[in-house]
Amino acid sequence: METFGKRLVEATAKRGQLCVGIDPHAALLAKWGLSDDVAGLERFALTVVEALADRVAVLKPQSAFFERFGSRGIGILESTIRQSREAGALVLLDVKRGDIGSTMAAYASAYLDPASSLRADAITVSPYLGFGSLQPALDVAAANGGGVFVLGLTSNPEGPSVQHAVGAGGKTVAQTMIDEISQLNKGAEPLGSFGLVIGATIGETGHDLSAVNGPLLAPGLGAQGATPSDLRRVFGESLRNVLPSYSREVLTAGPSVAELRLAAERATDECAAALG
Ligand SMILES: O=c1ccn([C@@H]2O[C@H](COP(=O)(O)O)[C@@H](O)[C@H]2O)c(=O)[nH]1
Repeated sequence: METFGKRLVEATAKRGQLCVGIDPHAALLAKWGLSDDVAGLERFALTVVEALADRVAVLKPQSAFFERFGSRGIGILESTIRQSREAGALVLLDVKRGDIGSTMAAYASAYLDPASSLRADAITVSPYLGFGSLQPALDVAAANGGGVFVLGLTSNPEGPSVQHAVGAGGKTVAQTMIDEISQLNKGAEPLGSFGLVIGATIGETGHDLSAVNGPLLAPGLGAQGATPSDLRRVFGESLRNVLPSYSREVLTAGPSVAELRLAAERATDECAAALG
């Protein structure tokens, strides 16, 4: 079985280093001329899949916007994941789960077990209950060629109040997460399967990403104000492992499939130039 890290390297080599988020905001549904209901959600999500799943390396459905519509929204999330994967995109489900280990095991079954209808290639998780509480997700991912992205330095302005806090060992909370992930990915080739979320908005924080050897998801581009030229400042020598992520900036181009494709191409090209 191929690891997630290897599949990601292959996908980005073929399709370019880009992740597009599927975030069906109420405002975007309105802009696309869709109703703010399950039918609108379905049309929105499946249009993005039709436009991008056969050409973008990673699609990142934001679970919250599907959960908003209850069980029928979850049903559409299932079809979005399935159809994206069938068209060749890797699916990173942005679900930011985190709980005590025994509950984390249930989240891991829901999102990373091949038997689940919500199975994605990778998920985002929150390490706020301690890095060790994430172990069940790391185990299920490793056993099934999946990936896990741990929140490290998030793109929102509130993040530093927790993530820059210094723990007993003199390291920031974020650096502790970075070091844990580095340890897990040690020696993995061509790339480890465990990643970090590091916002493109954060500027120079002095955190050391050099040993991560795993994917660095960079949200915050476009709507949150970061631009591809910020990537070098934030990621320095680790640029090659960065997966730039856009949601609203690309999605605003819809509902035209052709315009969505153009927006994603533009984003891929601009990021490629910045990533060197
Ligand atoms: O630090 C983080 C972690 C996750 N996100 C998510 O990414 C998208 C960003 O959407 P944009 O429209 O490109 O701003 C969204 O789903 C967030 O929940 C993040 O922004 N920052």
